[in-house]
Amino acid sequence: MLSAPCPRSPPILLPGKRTSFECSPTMPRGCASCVTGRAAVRRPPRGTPLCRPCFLAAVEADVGDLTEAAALFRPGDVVAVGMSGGKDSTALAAILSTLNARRQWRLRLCLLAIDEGIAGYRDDSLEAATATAASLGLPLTVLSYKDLYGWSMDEVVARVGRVGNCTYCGVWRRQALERGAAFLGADVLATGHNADDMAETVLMNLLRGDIGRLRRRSLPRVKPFKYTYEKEIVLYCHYRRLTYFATECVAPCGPASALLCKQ
Ligand SMILES: Nc1ncnc2c1ncn2[C@@H]1O[C@H](COP(=O)(O)OP(=O)(O)OP(=O)(O)O)[C@@H](O)[C@H]1O
Repeated sequence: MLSAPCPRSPPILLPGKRTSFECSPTMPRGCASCVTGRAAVRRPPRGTPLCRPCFLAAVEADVGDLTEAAALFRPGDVVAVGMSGGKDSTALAAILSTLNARRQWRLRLCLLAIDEGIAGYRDDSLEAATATAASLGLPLTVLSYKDLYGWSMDEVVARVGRVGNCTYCGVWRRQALERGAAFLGADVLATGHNADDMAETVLMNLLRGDIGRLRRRSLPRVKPFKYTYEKEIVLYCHYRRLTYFATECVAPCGPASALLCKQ
């Protein structure tokens, strides 16, 4: 079942605004896939014109093909999907749920949300995560920093100030996701990192000279969106009318260390 956009989330796509992937309404073109539909999107990398249903199907097919080619999952795997309530993890949960049924992957999908304890940010995004879990019929488990570490991020910021707080948050979130996935008996942890996130991470690790960082994982982690552009994910959520939370973190400490929480 599809859900309406979250009324509390400012939409990334404002009414009347188009992303650079969308076709201008003044230049109507036929869909290159079904031919009968009117193109809504110029899909990268070649700018293929696609109508909305064909765009949704193309994104799903690409993620499905990548997942199968890279053997990201085995039949029967318990897959914990890191669910922040943002566009990437919301789209990931929806696409994995769709593909699991369509391609008979026989996965047991469960959603795992980490509540960092950032008032006005994570509490609202958890509402969107709860709505997505209900609409997809998937179980959602929420673990908080307060329960795991005895501190919420708001308390950390009150004690140490904003400078450096993203470093605590990023390290704790990675560990909390692993602990939560182990608690759920998961075989794999799937996150919604997209192609833009991957490029940022590789650059950061190169600049820090920390090439081994990506390999240090105890639980297998997969990123089915690693070749999917952020803008495509935004459009996917928009056209499928998924509920997601679009506000940036309210407690950032600067661009360089804010990137630490993205990995
Ligand atoms: N609090 C959280 N609980 C569970 N998973 C999380 C959480 N924060 C991030 N993740 C996972 O890590 C991925 C990348 O997180 P990042 O902070 O880069 O957010 P993002 O790129 O805006 O993704 P999203 O749109 O899903 O929030 C998310 O897609 C999600 O799978």
